[in-house]
Amino acid sequence: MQQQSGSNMRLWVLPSRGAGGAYFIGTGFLLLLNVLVSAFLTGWALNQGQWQAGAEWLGAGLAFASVVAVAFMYLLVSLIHLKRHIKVTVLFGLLLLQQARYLDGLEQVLLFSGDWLDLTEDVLFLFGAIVLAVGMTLWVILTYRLSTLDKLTRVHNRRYFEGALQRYLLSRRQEACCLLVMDLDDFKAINDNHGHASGDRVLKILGEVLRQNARREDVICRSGGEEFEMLLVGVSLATAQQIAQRIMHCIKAATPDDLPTLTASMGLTSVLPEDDVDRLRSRADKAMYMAKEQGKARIVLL
Ligand SMILES: Nc1nc2c(ncn2[C@@H]2O[C@H](COP(=O)(O)OP(=O)(O)OP(=O)(O)O)[C@@H](O)[C@H]2O)c(=O)[nH]1
Repeated sequence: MQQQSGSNMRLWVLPSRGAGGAYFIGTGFLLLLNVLVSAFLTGWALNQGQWQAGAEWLGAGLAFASVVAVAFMYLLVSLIHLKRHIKVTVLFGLLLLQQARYLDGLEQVLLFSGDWLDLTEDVLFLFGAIVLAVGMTLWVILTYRLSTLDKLTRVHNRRYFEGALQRYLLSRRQEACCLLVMDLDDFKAINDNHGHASGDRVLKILGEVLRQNARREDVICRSGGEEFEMLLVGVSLATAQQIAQRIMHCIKAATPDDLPTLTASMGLTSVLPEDDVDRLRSRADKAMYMAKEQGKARIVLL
């Protein structure tokens, strides 16, 4: 969704432009649906009173819709995370097993309409509802993490970062804020001379250095091969420059003994009132490329 101004529009913007936000909202909706299903079916099981018939049909209908919705979400996750969804599959298998209990309930709704439920069944329903709610919550967290983190460095991925930038710009806080873009120097040589595993090790080190230098409100991402970005919230350009210098120092200091000294070229810019995501990032990118052209291992402000 494009940038929109006006606070009334903010509600309609997903937390992230990419699938991370969609999962979060989609699975949150499923969770709600399942809690409703559980509540209805549990109520139906516990209460054999006058309202029973309506509640049965509503509960059964919700149960069926829930199974279809879960299967759909499963398909979506499978398609997007073809290589990474094994953990999700296991969790989902458990969830679908649990869902099968509702289908079983549906069948019983259709076949029976008497006082066939006993206490054991009621307890099982309650237990199932709790397991389902916990399972769904875990699933939300797991899929959200899978879709927003970079697997190698454990910092956020580009998709999440773009969403975070967009949210920040929409909030238009009055405080100062800066964007730092950095690209490791001569990284290809590390891969070529020391092997891809060493290259990966360096990327992990850089991710760790950035995490150590970030505060809670800052957002870090790996936006490309050896390129990282950092949104420094609530800091002036002068302070951001000091932070960038500290990071540069930490990168050098963290160089493993068997590798040449690590350096990075950095571009730093402050967020301007008229910025949108593209304009802000292209300015920071430009500054970073200027740092490369001026001889690498330096910070350029723009
Ligand atoms: N080990 C490893 N290498 C990667 C990964 N992603 C990209 N690369 C490599 O990163 C290298 C980037 O090379 P270049 O774009 O030439 O950058 P560079 O060698 O740092 O040169 P400068 O940016 O000009 O300093 C390429 O060889 C890619 O194959 C990754 O996840 N792991």
